[in-house]
Amino acid sequence: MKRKLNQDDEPPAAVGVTAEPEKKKEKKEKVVEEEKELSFAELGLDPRLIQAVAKQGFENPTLVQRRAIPLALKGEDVLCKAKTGSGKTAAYVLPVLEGVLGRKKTDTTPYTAGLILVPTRELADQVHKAIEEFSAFCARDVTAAKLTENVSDAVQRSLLANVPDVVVSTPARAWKSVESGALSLDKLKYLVLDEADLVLSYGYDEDMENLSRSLPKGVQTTMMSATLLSAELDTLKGIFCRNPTLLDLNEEFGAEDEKLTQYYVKCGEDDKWLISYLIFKLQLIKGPCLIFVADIDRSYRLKLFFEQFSIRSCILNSELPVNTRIKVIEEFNRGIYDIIIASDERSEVFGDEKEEKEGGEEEGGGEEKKKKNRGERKGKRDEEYGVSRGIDFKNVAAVVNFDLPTSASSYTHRIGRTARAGRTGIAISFVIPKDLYGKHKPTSIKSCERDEKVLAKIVRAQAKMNRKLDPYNFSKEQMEAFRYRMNDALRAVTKVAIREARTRELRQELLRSETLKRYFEENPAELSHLRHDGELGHKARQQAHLKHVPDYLLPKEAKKELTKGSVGFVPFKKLDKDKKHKGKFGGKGKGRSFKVGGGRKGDPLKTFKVRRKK
Ligand SMILES: Nc1ncnc2c1ncn2[C@@H]1O[C@H](COP(=O)(O)OP(=O)(O)OP(=O)(O)O)[C@@H](O)[C@H]1O
Repeated sequence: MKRKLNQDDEPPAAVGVTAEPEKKKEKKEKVVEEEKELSFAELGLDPRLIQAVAKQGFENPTLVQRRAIPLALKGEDVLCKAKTGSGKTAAYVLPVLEGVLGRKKTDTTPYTAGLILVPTRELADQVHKAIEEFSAFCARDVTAAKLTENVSDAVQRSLLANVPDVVVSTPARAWKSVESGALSLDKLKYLVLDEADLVLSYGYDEDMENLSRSLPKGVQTTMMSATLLSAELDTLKGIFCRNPTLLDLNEEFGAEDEKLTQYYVKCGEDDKWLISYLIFKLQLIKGPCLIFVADIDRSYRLKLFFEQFSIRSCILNSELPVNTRIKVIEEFNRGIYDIIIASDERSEVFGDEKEEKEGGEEEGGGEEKKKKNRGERKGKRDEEYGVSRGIDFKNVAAVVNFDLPTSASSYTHRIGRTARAGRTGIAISFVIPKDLYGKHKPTSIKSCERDEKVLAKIVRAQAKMNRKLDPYNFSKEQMEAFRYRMNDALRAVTKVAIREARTRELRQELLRSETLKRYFEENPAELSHLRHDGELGHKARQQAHLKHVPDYLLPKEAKKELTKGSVGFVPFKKLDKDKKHKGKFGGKGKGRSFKVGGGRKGDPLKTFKVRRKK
């Protein structure tokens, strides 16, 4: 039986308190079932918004939408923790649009009623697009602007001179516009903080304080994130909310709802290069993949390393101009690239201080680390870059943590780029055991020194969300046959080659830059110098023999399958719990065994029933 939620109803979570646990459980399950049937229309939204939602193919609201939208429509402040990819954007955008539309029925004076703050420029772009989509059938009544483009102050001013109903921005840019008088928050009604924990972290605190002082009284505040620590919740409550309703939905996702399979691979520093080469060259994972590395140099290094084997990938990092970054994301979502190598610098900058405090295990030096990090953030890099938070990468088959992040919350956000909106996905993370750290200098990286400790935190944090990580072991024996190829490739990717690749990429961006187009028209000699430099640049030595995997390296059964041409994807798939195998890799692996490719036993690298990339 369906029931329309009306404005005075308690949200369904509060229903179902009885004396007997069994009855309580039954009733709760019934309510949950009823709730799942709720439609967007029953949430009490404007028909034009419902039309837009239908156009996007949303049949029913997700859990977070069912819970948060009625509260927001009642005018309550909401502090919401819900897992990645669960539909939080619509949960906060729709009530803001509903508010604007409702007001416009009686009052048409132009003013900015909604401010949505996000931590990165990529996310601002995405949220702005979502607003455009949700207001497709009321575009005359709702206008929105984003303040994160690389445009001059004059252009930004003229954008704001039209008094958009909703503004999407990072805190820094919003404050800059308020300070310059271009943006007025005098009549603001709705404030949203997406990725609230990050928006309020120390990189943005000054801007947030300034903004909070510019807000009129009675602004309704919504804050969302997949990760909010209790200390952060207190800060959030204190700064912006009057008396917020806390929705902690992470625990409501049952293990049976889980569509994400998580593995970790404990291995040596050079082995992760070898395993990654095998995973991508032998297509052990099929479909779009996102690989996270710790820093910019590493992203180029891995890209050049893959190029040695003809594995194509593209790069995302904070040095690239925002327009390029957005284009890369769009093209990936359109299926043009299969692999993105993203450097998650923010994760390394913010580290795990807060989590350490939360767990009472801070190792000291926090302030110093902060200062150092702040210093590091200066320079050419865009501090408002980030792809692990909030970006709705479409259909990502797997997230690979080539370098483990330094905090459990970074991990949650990174792996949240796959298994979104009810889809399935895999996360694979490389973990360097303490005794193997620093043993292979050329591939060693500082951020991995504490991998095992971080893994323990990750396991605890995931358990709180009814999720688990399983160990995964690769066959050492079969990997060894490929090691010399890996070493050849690593040797070719020299520091000079990495530096050149980095400058070449920036040079390309300059050549493509719309802003510099005019300058180049007036100075053609400069343009030809830039092009010439690009051609002369030192490239990583190309080694033809690495491009293909020779048959003799593959076990017999793999050759048979390859010639049949019928085998493609070798999925990572768990076997029954009782069929454990002794992991060969590292000598003492206790990983599970895996059913591979339609019932074959053993892990993918053991069976090798795979198709080579042409
Ligand atoms: N009701 C719905 N039905 C079907 N798909 C939906 C629904 N709501 C949202 N989606 C889709 O789910 C995907 C994830 O949504 P969204 O980006 O809002 O997640 P999120 O919770 O904000 O994730 P993150 O924590 O990573 O920011 C999007 O592709 C969106 O279009």
